Amino acid sequence: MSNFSSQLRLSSSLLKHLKHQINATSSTTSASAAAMMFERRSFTTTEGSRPTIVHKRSIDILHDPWFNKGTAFSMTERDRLDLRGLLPPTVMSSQQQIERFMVDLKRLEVQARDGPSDPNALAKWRILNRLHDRNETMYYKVLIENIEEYAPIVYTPTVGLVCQNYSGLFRRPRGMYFSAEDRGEMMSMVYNWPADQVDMIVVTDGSRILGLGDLGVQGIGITIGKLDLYVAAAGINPQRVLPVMIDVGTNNERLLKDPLYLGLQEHRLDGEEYISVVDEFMEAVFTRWPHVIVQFEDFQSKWAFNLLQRYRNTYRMFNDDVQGTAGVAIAGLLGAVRAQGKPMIDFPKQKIVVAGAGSAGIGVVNAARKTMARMLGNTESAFESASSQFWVVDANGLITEERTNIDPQALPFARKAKEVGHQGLREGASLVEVVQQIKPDVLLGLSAVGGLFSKEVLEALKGSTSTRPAIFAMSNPTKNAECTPEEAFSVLGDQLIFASGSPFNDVKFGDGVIGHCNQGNNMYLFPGIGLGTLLSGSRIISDGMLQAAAECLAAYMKDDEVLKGIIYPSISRYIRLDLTESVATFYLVFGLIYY
Ligand SMILES: NC(=O)C1=CN([C@@H]2O[C@H](COP(=O)(O)OP(=O)(O)OC[C@H]3O[C@@H](n4cnc5c(N)ncnc54)[C@H](O)[C@@H]3O)[C@@H](O)[C@H]2O)C=CC1
Ligand SMILES: CC(=O)C(=O)O
Ligand SMILES: [Mg+2]
Repeated sequence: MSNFSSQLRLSSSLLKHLKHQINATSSTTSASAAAMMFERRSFTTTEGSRPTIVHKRSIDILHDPWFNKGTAFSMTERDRLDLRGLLPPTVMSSQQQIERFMVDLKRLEVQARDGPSDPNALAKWRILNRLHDRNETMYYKVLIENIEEYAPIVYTPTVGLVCQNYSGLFRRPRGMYFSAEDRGEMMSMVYNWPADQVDMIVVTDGSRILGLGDLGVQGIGITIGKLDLYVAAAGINPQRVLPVMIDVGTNNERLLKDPLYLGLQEHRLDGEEYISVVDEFMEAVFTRWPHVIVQFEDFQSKWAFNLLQRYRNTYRMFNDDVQGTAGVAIAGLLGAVRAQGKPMIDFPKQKIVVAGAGSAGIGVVNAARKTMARMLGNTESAFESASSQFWVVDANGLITEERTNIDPQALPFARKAKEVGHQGLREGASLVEVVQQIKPDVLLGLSAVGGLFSKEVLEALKGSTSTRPAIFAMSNPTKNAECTPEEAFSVLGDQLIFASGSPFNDVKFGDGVIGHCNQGNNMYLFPGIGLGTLLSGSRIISDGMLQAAAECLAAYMKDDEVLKGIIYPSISRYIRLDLTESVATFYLVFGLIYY
């Protein structure tokens, strides 16, 4: 790139920035600037025919069925009409658009059958999505009033299916797309978004969507679903939320070959190139909206940890999978202690086997170990003692210090070979061996492997030394759950404590005895974390704040509920603002003390 052209790009960014400043600071100037924009005519061509005169700009064009060409707007048109970033990066011909539409239409019945428990899940999503596009107020009212029925549609599990099929389902764009091809342009593009105020951004790079792997640009669906819950549970103004997709390519070979894929059809950027794209995005959004909160969602583990460390002391951001999941898991783990009739302070005595050492699993072990250490007095020996309560198993079995090429994030949780030798275990021991030998109080899955807690593993857990063993099958969506509640309760009986990441029905034993299926999902924390940060005005989001939010969620459950095995609030209580408000308030107080 020559100096001259990068200077040109820089000055175009600066001009946009200045234009915005002028609009924001002077209403008279703003009115005349708007008038100038209105007078300046642009032309958009409809293939082969005469030019069309468009007075509108930006998102107004996309919402106007007369002018909207969707993904068929060329890059020149996108630049001229302030559309850059408002559409997925791939430019399609109108014929390709029709093909995409027809493939989707024909696939409807097959896709609907993929729905985990509700055969009409995808059809419901389409109807809700159309309402979302037409009338946001009504959409959120419908969602809030029917949250039990529709949270599983706009969120896990159906949102997973939606992301898998997003290129077909895509109709009207929602949110912003920053692609590797927008390098140098992001500071300018960010002003294409129509809202002057944005409180919450949820951003993904699509590299690990739920437990479904790399879905590339189609991952935008999860950011929309998460923000729906911000509006429903935390009352965030829907005009002030922004779903974002950073498209740096995909390593999903199926998508790379799919002619109808909407994202960049090239392998993912990596290393410094990747970081520079995310850096540019962060700089751009915090320049336009200095008080925005950015939630990182479903980034593959290496980038989840790396970007969290890179930004957490500079920007108002957090990683939901690492930090939100950890808080929800701690609340559930404390609930499981209480369900045994013990005080929470007994938590450091729990033996916990964790299957999965990715962003979520390591996030949980890290935070749970800190919680235990704090309860034990926060000394070095307290930390040592807390460390000895966890056994982490990944795709290669039990992680010990003997592991070659150990992932740096997992290293602090690797067990000493000699120590596990005394326990009858070794490097790479299988999950079933670990459960048999350790007889844990808790078996927690964040592996994305459906059915990992096989009959053999569940049988092994019968040897648990706990009066009420607990299973957290937290992987999403439904088919990735490590086991179902039926499988777990049928082997372990009604005293089992059970939680899953996606919703399942309770299990009925007869005689009115119920095996409760709790939903252990970070959705119980992230809206409160966002709201608390917004209200406190905190500059960053600290571990202490997240810890306070987790403890608040744990304390929210009453003793009689916990003794019945109900360790998380039901989804119907979710939207009663008292939950999110109490998480946020606790957090707010903590935030104010902290700063
Ligand atoms: N319930 C909730 O709130 C949340 C659930 N999740 C779910 O957790 C899952 C994992 O997410 P990440 O940690 O980000 O993924 P990841 O891909 O970074 O990590 C997966 C981990 O599982 C391990 N694994 C794979 N096969 C295994 C096996 N056979 N036995 C034991 N471990 C195995 C891998 O080695 C890796 O360490 C996903 O399904 C995601 O949906 C993630 C965040 C929140
Ligand atoms: C719930 C969530 O954040 C996940 O499964 O990735
Ligand atoms: Mg996630």
